[in-house]
Amino acid sequence: MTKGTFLITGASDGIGAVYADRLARRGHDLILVARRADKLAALAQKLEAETGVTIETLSADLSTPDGLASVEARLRSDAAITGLVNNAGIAGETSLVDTDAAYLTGMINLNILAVTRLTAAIAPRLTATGSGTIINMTSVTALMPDGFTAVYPASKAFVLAFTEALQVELGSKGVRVQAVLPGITRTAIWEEEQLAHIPAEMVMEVNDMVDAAFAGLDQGEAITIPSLPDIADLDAYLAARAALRPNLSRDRAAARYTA
Ligand SMILES: NC(=O)C1=CN([C@@H]2O[C@H](COP(=O)(O)OP(=O)(O)OC[C@H]3O[C@@H](n4cnc5c(N)ncnc54)[C@H](OP(=O)(O)O)[C@@H]3O)[C@@H](O)[C@H]2O)C=CC1
Ligand SMILES: CC(=O)[C@H](N)C(=O)O
Repeated sequence: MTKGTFLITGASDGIGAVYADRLARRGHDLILVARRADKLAALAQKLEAETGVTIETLSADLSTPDGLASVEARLRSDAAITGLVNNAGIAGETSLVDTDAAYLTGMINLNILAVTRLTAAIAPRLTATGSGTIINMTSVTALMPDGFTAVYPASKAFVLAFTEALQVELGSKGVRVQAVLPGITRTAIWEEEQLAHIPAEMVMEVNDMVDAAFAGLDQGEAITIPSLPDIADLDAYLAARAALRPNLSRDRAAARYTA
């Protein structure tokens, strides 16, 4: 019996390529999406030979309307696709005042719009069958928006909030949605020179990161932070946030604003 097909965005390199490897070894057929057709084809050929699964490649620039529409159409119509890894993303902005507006637009299109629209494209089919898996690649910067640049962490905070909301909406209909929050991971998103200036104990190897994310998925986690030693720390953070909830919407302003 088929294990279902996963579509992976950003599969030509880095984290997405390792997802392709691990999902193929788990017996899933794959559709690999990225811009560089040659890299996708080489990976597909290698993994097909090593694992025997069927792998298709789709070259698309997900930051453009046409590229996004082509992948959306496939997700809507192909009943064999039961899993989506929303992994493609870019970083690399400088300070807001120095970054080109077109670069920021491209980042928002890829990191936010594509994740939203691809998820919206597959969700109706998955909820109709009451099954399926969506894995959204966010980042630890979603939890520390003051620790990096302005737009990239905000884009990843969007993906985290989006995922948590979907866990309620789609989870109740039988669809798994996992948020993965990597810390600094050795991939081409970083210049070698940048990584050389970061303490080695802060940089995870990409295979280790993805294997931990799969362990989190297998353990049923909704939010996986591969480097976090004690899950109680995440639970405490989520509990502190939940404790605000009863007072976040009331019929009167707080006393400190009405003196
Ligand atoms: N590495 C890290 O430290 C961390 C990474 N992340 C996140 O992990 C995800 C993967 O990053 P990582 O593997 O490190 O980065 P890489 O740069 O190694 O890989 C990025 C992938 O996205 C694809 N991609 C980039 N732009 C587009 C586009 N416009 N359309 C389609 N595909 C595109 C690239 O392929 P191609 O160029 O062929 O299009 C490539 O396959 C990102 O969302 C990133 O934000 C999160 C936290 C930490
Ligand atoms: C990939 C990045 O640039 C970022 N530091 C992150 O950890 O997400």
